This record gives sequence, C-alpha cells and structure tokens, in this order.
Amino acid sequence: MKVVGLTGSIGMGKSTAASTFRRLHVPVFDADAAVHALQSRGGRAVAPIGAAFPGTVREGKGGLMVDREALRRAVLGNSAALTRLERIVHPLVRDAERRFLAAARRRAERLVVLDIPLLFETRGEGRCDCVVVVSAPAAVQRYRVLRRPGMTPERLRYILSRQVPDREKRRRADYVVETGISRHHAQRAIRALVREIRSR
Ligand SMILES: CC(C)(COP(=O)(O)OP(=O)(O)OC[C@H]1O[C@@H](n2cnc3c(N)ncnc32)[C@H](O)[C@@H]1O)[C@@H](O)C(=O)NCCC(=O)NCCS
Ligand SMILES: Nc1ncnc2c1ncn2[C@@H]1O[C@H](COP(=O)(O)OP(=O)(O)OP(=O)(O)O)[C@@H](O)[C@H]1O
Repeated sequence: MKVVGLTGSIGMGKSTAASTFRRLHVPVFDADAAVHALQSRGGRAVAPIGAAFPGTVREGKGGLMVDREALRRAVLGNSAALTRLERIVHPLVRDAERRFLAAARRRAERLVVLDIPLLFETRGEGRCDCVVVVSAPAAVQRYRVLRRPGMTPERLRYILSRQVPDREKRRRADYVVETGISRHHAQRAIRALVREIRSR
C-alpha cells in the first residue's frame, strides 16, 4: 500500500485537495477532523484538556466537550500553552492514524492519503512514501485566510510562525500542487498524480 502525505500551510487548499483524492476513491485520513472528534463529546482529549486548561471544557448535549473558542483563546499567542496542547493531542491523532492505516491494509487498499497540516513539523514524512504539498502565492493565501470569520492578521501571523514556511515545504515536497491558478488546474494535477502513483 502506498501512503501519500498531503500537507500545506494554512489556507493553501489541503481540504479542497483531499476532496479531490476522495472523489478518485482514494481513502483520506483527515488529521483536523481527528482533532475535532477527540475534542467532541466522548473524545479522548476532553478530560486531559480540561485538566490542563481550566475553563475550556463545558457540558454539551449528552456530555462534556471542549469549547474550541475558549481553548483557542487559551493557547493562541502563548507558545508554551500551545506546545502543552500539542503534547496532549498529537499522540491521540497518531493513534487514530494507525487505526486508519490498519483498516486500509485489511481492505487491501493500494493507495491512501494522510492529510496532516503539521506533517513536516511532526516529522510525519518518514511514514509516507511521498509527500504532496499544496501551495499558492502568499498574497492569495492571505486573502483566503483573512476572509474567514474571526481571523485577524495577528492570528494569521502567529499561526504562520508555528508552521514550516511554504518555501521550505515546497523544497521538501515530492510533488507541489499549485492551488493559486484555479480549482480546475489543481484537480487536473491531482488526477495526473494519482494516475502516476498508481502506475508505479
Ligand atoms: C487551537 C485550536 C483549538 C483552534 O481551533 P480553531 O477551530 O479556532 O482553528 P482550526 O483548528 O481550524 O485551525 C486554524 C488553523 O491553524 C492551524 N493550526 C492549528 N493548530 C496548529 C498548531 N498546533 N500549529 C500550527 N498551526 C496550527 C490549522 O492548520 C489551521 O490552518 C485547534 O486548532 C487545536 O486544538 N489545535 C491543536 C491541535 C493541532 O495541532 N492541530 C493541527 C493539526 S493536527
Ligand atoms: N485550487 C484552488 N483554486 C481556487 N481556490 C482554492 C483552491 N484550493 C482551495 N481554494 C480555496 O482556498 C480556501 C482554503 O482552502 P482549504 O480550506 O482547502 O485550505 P486548507 O489548507 O485546508 O486550510 P486550513 O489549513 O486552514 O485547514 C478555500 O476558500 C478554498 O475554496
């Protein structure tokens, strides 16, 4: 089974690229979705986050859940706190990824994608046969991200300071998918890539 890592900085188009892979019947592990599940009702990260960051867990429908807004306020801009949160969350995401890979192997999949925003930051590329980086010019990225409700230039600057820079990601990639041209262009590039990887 070939394991393709999919990564890219904030707003570069990972989720959009992941949908294209799914449409081509490639199973995708979504690390962001795994974080959401871990922080939702019954999730394994709820209790340790509540203990480490008082006031960030609340009663939801049918159980305790992380209040992401409160957690964001507690960690964004505070590097020691964000590192503490990563130490709680990342090993649990890794567990979920292992289960995803084991299930894919049992189904004898030939190709899967790991969509991981912090792939290089967490040295995840070692677990992948090749790495695809989605990338667009910085001005396009900035425009996309600042359109999101609640996003500010300061938040964006802080998040970027915690991510491997785009130019280094491009350098370390096996394939770069340009997402600043058009959706159609990116979809075509991914289709060609899947064909190439499957034929190897
Ligand atoms: C801090 C939290 C609560 C903020 O949640 P919120 O819904 O406001 O933002 P969201 O998760 O959509 O992230 C917004 C952007 O920040 C980036 N980002 C998130 N966490 C990190 C991080 N630890 N380091 C660098 N960038 C990050 C994401 O890639 C995304 O582009 C949340 O991001 C979180 O729990 N982060 C820790 C877990 C983590 O490292 N996730 C990233 C990939 S697995
Ligand atoms: N190839 C593309 N052409 C045009 N617009 C795109 C393309 N890919 C993504 N976009 C747009 O860019 C924005 C960000 O895309 P997306 O949500 O996929 O990024 P992301 O990398 O998953 O973001 P994050 O790191 O914040 O999770 C969205 O508004 C999306 O519609």
